[in-house]
Amino acid sequence: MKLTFTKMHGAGNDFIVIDATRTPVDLRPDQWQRLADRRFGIGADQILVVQPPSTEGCDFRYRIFNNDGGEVEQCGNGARAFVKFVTEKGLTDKTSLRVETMKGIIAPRLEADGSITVDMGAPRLDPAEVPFDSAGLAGWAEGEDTTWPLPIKVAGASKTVFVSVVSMGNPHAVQVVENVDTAPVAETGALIERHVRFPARVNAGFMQVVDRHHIRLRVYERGAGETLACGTGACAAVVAGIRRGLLDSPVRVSAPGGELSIAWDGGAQPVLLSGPAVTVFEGEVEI
Ligand SMILES: N[C@@H](CCC[C@H](N)C(=O)O)C(=O)O
Repeated sequence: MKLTFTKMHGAGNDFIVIDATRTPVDLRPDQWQRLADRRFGIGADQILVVQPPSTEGCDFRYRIFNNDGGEVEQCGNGARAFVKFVTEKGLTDKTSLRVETMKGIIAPRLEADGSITVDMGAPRLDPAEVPFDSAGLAGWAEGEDTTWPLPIKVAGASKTVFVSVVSMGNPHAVQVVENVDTAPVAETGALIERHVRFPARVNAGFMQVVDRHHIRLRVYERGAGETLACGTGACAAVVAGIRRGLLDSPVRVSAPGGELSIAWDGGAQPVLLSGPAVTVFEGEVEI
């Protein structure tokens, strides 16, 4: 079977985008993985599938598959690529959309200057909702910031990292580091991703606070490894930083692949994510 696709990116977080609004596209995990493979396939951090909605009041449904072939709940950079895709392909002429994802509805908006802002919904901070298994650790209370100890073993030596846990629909563990350039992202990211306290695995964020409105961020993504930017990771880092009293909204997030901007007024307010979305090329692949 031949599949038509568009290759896109948002701050270097790269995607294969597939239009399944007319013909359903439902592949096996090993087929998604092969498409996303950088040597045997097209190559991408995530694959985004655009479908008709199944909920009244929504314009589209949006499915997300990681580079390892697993389906996931949310993708912030992908949401902006999604809007650019449906607009460029003439699938809608609306500038404000409601899009169904595996974990709730997001509301992206195409601004007059061509930039895209996505209402990613409110962050969830209850460990059980992330999910994070906090059994045996100090209690959690709404409104209190908690950083959780995670014991890990690096090169035979035990150490403990302290993380804030945040769900943006998908799970994040964010730690503050002095310098993202020297942070052990590859070594400890992989260990945090599969730490026993995260039953659904986790995206591991490493945040350096530059000033109260600016952070530098690297993210070791669940199912994809370190990416050049992670939209939901940026949302989670800013939420964690504001709750820890280190940041004030809005916050500029410098990722290795580009700049994102995050605004959050706290509590049950939605997190707003803006940043670039770029179409790279189109193609056809045999699957
Ligand atoms: N790159 C994404 C996040 C994609 C999903 C993530 N790897 C997960 O498994 O939750 C973003 O921009 O948010």
